Amino acid sequence: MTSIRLALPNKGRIAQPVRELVEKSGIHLVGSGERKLVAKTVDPEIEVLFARPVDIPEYVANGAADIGITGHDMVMERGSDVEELLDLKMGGATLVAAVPEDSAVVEVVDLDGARVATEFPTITRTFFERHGVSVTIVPVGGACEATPYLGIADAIVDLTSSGTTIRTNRLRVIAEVLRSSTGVIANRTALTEKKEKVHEVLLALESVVRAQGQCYLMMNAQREALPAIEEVLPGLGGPTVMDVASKEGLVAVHAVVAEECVYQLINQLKRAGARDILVMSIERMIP
Ligand SMILES: Nc1ncnc2c1ncn2[C@@H]1O[C@H](COP(=O)(O)OP(=O)(O)OP(=O)(O)O)[C@@H](O)[C@H]1O
Ligand SMILES: O=P(O)(O)OC[C@H]1O[C@H](OP(=O)(O)OP(=O)(O)O)[C@H](O)[C@@H]1O
Ligand SMILES: [Mg+2]
Repeated sequence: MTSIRLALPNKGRIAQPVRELVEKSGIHLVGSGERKLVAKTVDPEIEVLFARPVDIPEYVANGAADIGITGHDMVMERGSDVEELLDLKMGGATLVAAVPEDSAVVEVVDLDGARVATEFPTITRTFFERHGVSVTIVPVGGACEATPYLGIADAIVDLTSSGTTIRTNRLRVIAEVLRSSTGVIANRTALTEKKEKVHEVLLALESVVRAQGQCYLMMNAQREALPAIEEVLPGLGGPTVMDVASKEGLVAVHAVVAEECVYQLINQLKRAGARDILVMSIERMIP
């Protein structure tokens, strides 16, 4: 038996979506109470460890966990020696450098000698060093956008996604520092010594990501309508076509399509002769 430990965010904004993704992947948690730090799963070989997103890279690097899910920004900030295996296409945010709207600063070089507040001191230091700009880092644990107003920093380096916080605090972005999203990381030793199990978990998570934005269309049609229907249905090696038992000349057509196209497709399919159309969501896609 190969036991592996999977580290998941215990709080913060990616905790809930990650939890949902793991559940969808079939790795159901069993008996995990709100404040429990370790949980069992339906697979006796997989144990879950709940940790702060910022601590997960280090737990994975030192083997406390074999696999982890956290932000790319967290991995870069900790500088942990882990393998980044899969982008989960969630928790997308950009780390930016910003200054007060009325500041004279236009570009990064203008910040020479400035005080820069951030929750990401390592990434920020590296960024300004790369630009040959000398700054004083003011480390903060949150609410970074308030620091220029408080007079303790001239600029900030912080995450933005919707842009609301930057706008509300009357700040102006002058540079992009790092793009981040949530991903799966693995311990290097586990990748060789527990290779099969790690890949099993990875495949399960990947299957959920692959299914996102896709749905399954089912419909009936007279066989003569098939060419017109096939013309409407895009890609993926064409639709699956089956005879409908006991209904002479009637066929069932199934196809995987992008969710964003469904509205238009249904109208086109109806015009092409399809009826009894069903649209279903896909939980997982395994190649
Ligand atoms: N505005 C955002 N939009 C999308 N993802 C974000 C945003 N802010 C943070 N994240 C991502 O969420 C992950 C965890 O950060 P978050 O700040 O939610 O957790 P935390 O710092 O543990 O929580 P808190 O800030 O409430 O203490 C990071 O990898 C980060 O990139
Ligand atoms: O572009 P927006 O959608 O407005 O998001 C950006 C905000 O989200 C994060 O804050 P978080 O919620 O983690 O609070 P914190 O500042 O206390 O860490 C980040 O630090 C920004 O403050
Ligand atoms: Mg935060």
